[in-house]
Amino acid sequence: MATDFKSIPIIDISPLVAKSDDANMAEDVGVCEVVTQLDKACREAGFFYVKGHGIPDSLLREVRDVTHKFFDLPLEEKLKIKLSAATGYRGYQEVGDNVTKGEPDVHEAIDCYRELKLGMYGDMGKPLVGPNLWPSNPQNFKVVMEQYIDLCAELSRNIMQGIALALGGKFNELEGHIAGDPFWVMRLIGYPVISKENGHDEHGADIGCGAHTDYGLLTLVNQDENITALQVRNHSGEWIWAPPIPGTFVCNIGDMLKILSNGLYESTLHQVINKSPKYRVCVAYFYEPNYDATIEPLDICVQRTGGIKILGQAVYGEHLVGKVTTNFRY
Ligand SMILES: N=C(N)NCCCC[C@H](N)C(=O)O
Ligand SMILES: O=C(O)CCC(=O)C(=O)O
Ligand SMILES: [Fe+2]
Repeated sequence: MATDFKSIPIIDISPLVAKSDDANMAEDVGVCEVVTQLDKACREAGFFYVKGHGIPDSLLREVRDVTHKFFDLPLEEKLKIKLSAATGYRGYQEVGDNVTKGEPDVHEAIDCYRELKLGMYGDMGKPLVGPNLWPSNPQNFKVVMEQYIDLCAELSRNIMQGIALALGGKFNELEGHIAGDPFWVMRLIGYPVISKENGHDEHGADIGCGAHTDYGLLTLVNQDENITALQVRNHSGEWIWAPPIPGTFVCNIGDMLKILSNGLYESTLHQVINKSPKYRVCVAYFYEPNYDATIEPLDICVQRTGGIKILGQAVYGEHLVGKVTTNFRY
């Protein structure tokens, strides 16, 4: 349950990274401190920054740099990898194509998903079948992103080990049939400067991405420096800024972790408003359950919430498809 937090905590996870996959990690004093901080942050805000994560800042920058270079290209070039239902919802979407709560968002993006071949997961898999559409310009785009995706997967799995301990489980409680074969989503997002020229003024839409919760387990947000645009809603409905802190990720928990925790952890509402005079880029990596996982409250969490299942179950792939197929103007 979210509280009236006024800022988002910063957690140095280096002790957890040092003990990644170690079955005895729960006995390490440093890991225990990280777990306590993760638990507090997930209960109070559903959001936290991580530092000491081991992914070099130079790579975080390079990922944002190539993303800027792509969005700087002429529209006709970007439309060569246009997203549609026929591309499995993979590829490029123009400003205004993505819709949140009925309002077009003032962002453009490339959406990528883990590979999904025809026949995998039956009908539930079909909408997302297709290869990712990588731009040929900038030329190193795919190589940089694939390296980044691998590192984000490893880091996310490690943070989930800390969260599993925080929920009172074993370090690998959330692997296996929950996320032993994790699906992932990555969105490369560009937020133009709000101006009369792009059709938006003080009377029009100015929301880069409308209020939403994320769909899966854990999100890693790599945002541009020097622009504060992400806002997180606290319990009393105030919007709390999440300014960029160089070298960190902003992490937040998604709908599936809310269910697993039986509501102990919240998937917190957030939105993006780029009021700065600069174009803003954000690269969001979403670590999600197995595509076909049936997600329900963990027994260890039900015990801690009075023995009653507060939240019902969901099949992750169905939840994702329900969102993706209604997120676009077309
Ligand atoms: N995969 C994730 N979480 N994407 C977040 C996009 C949020 C905006 C979307 N139109 C929506 O309404 O959900
Ligand atoms: O741009 C950001 O900082 C966050 C984007 C976001 O919330 C999302 O894509 O789900
Ligand atoms: Fe989000």
